[in-house]
Amino acid sequence: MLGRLRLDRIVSKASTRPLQTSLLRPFSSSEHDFDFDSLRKFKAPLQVPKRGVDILHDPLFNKGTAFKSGERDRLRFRGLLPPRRLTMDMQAKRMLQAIRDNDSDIGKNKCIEDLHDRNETLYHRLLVDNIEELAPIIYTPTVGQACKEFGTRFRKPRGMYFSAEDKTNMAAMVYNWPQRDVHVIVVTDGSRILGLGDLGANGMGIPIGKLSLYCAAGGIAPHRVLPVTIDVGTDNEELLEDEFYLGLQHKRIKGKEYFEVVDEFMQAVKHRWPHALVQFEDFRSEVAQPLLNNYRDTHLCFNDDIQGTGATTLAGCLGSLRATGKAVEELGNQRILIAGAGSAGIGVAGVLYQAMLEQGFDEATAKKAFFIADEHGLLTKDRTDLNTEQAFFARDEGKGMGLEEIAAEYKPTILLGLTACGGLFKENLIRTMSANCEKPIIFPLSNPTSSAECTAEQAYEWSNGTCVFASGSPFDPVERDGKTYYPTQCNNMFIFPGLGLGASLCGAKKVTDKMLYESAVALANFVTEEELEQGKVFPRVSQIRAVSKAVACSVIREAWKDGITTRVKEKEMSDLENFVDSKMYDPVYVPIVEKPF
Ligand SMILES: NC(=O)C1=CN([C@@H]2O[C@H](COP(=O)(O)OP(=O)(O)OC[C@H]3O[C@@H](n4cnc5c(N)ncnc54)[C@H](O)[C@@H]3O)[C@@H](O)[C@H]2O)C=CC1
Ligand SMILES: CC(=O)C(=O)O
Ligand SMILES: [Mg+2]
Repeated sequence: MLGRLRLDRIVSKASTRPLQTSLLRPFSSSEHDFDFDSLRKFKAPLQVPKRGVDILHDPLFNKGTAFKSGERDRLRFRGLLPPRRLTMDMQAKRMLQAIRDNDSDIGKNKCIEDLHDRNETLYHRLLVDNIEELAPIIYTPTVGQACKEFGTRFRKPRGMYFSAEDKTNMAAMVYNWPQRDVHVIVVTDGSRILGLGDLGANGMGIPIGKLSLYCAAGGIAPHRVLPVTIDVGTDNEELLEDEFYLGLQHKRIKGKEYFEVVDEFMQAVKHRWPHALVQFEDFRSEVAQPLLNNYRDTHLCFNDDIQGTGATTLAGCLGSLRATGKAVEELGNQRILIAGAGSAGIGVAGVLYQAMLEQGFDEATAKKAFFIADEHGLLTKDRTDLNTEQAFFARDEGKGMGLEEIAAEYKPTILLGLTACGGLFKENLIRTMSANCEKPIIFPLSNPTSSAECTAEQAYEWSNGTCVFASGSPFDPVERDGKTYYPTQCNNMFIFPGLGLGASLCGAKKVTDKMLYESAVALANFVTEEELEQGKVFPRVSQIRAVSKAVACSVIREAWKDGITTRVKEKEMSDLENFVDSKMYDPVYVPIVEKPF
């Protein structure tokens, strides 16, 4: 307590005049894990256990040409940078120009990810200030191509790899990660990367991209995130034959042995970082649900494709009901055709179903709203190839019916695509939907763009401009008969950064279904009447930081109500918006001093 009082007093003096290191008792990176929140609050310098050129080569501390003259002396690298000092604004302007100068999106991705490896503060500043332009570059759709090229592009490691060959070593390996204060881990086994299938160890681009959004949109500081790939081999023959492939060069291990590898990882992580949130990402459906079932009550974790996508799509459906002049409580009266019965399709069905119960529909009515089909047709009770979650939604009749037959027979009002099957929604399907429904809701949600079930233009054209449209990857506005249509993006990026921020800030013991439901409601409430009138059922991506904050507050309130928080007190709860705001990472340069060796 005494130490804190003294520090406040000294620092408040220091903030009014130039930095004098002799007067300051700086925060130490080893004591505080460079707690940027406190640094910002107290305007204290950051003490780093490095000197000279090593600081320039550490992306967490490097400011490049923005280092001030005194700092260059103090940190012993005067002469190692060109003499001119640029402000952060000038650096950002220059980098944005360099990114835009690339002809292709993948070129832009390389340019900005190079910056990620040089200067994380500037990278995240650029993302925060230009998220609408840059999200498609660091995330879907471009991240799909970046993953495909991951092996050939590899220069510098980011994140951790746990392979089947690391068995029995993982509890020790986690200590190789240099940061003590990890809050969020995104882990994949690379087995179903977007709609691109098994990309093995090359799938690492996805945890990296998702965590960039955690920092820029969710306000988690970059030293607190950890991208992970669990490499158990790949069944992708092309990769197995690729001489430069960087993952294990054998087929995937499966069954008991696979689950043992993941379990060792989960226990190791929990041992070193007991409060870290683990986000399962892009695991193939055969293992995604079983893994979630294994850990959802014992670890702070969730599956983004099942639960994050479910909450996002629920928000989109509620927004669409409002956009079509219906009450949100009408959800259970809809007829919902879901193409795709994998983790995303069934995950979405599960969250929508829970929402219907929440709204007061009984189980039988809620279940009847769903028509789920895979490439073998409608899920029906007489099928013997369904898992427990699929069987739950199986219908009594309609065996073998395809999408168009289902549309003609049952007249769905909502069509969701989660198949990874590009172009699956044909003209006839969408025309049938529109013939039977005044304003059909059409969401081709598969990523990247090449996997989308239809384009925005097709959906508006084939529905004669009547549909409410949202897609997993972004589409440009569409001009048709003198009218402009504005497609919005139904992507789990509107949920996971806020969910992670909220869960980690309040120290939630687990992620509950109700937390997801409340996240969806917070997202849905973000869309204004004006936007709905224009057919926009999701907020603009430029608002994602504000959305994430609202989602985080809802998550914390729900966890508090449920009695599963470990880190927040009455005081923080009474002024929650400000508390969350004060904890969100804002990428600005802070003064740096060298920690004495
Ligand atoms: N917009 C978003 O936020 C999200 C989108 N997704 C996308 O959803 C897609 C699916 O993901 P998962 O469910 O994990 O994959 P998955 O491979 O487990 O599931 C795909 C499902 O589609 C079915 N399918 C394949 N061809 C079909 C056809 N011709 N007709 C009907 N069904 C067919 C398969 O049988 C399977 O049930 C991916 O492209 C992914 O990018 C996933 C999560 C979030
Ligand atoms: C967005 C996402 O999580 C996916 O396409 O898998
Ligand atoms: Mg995913």
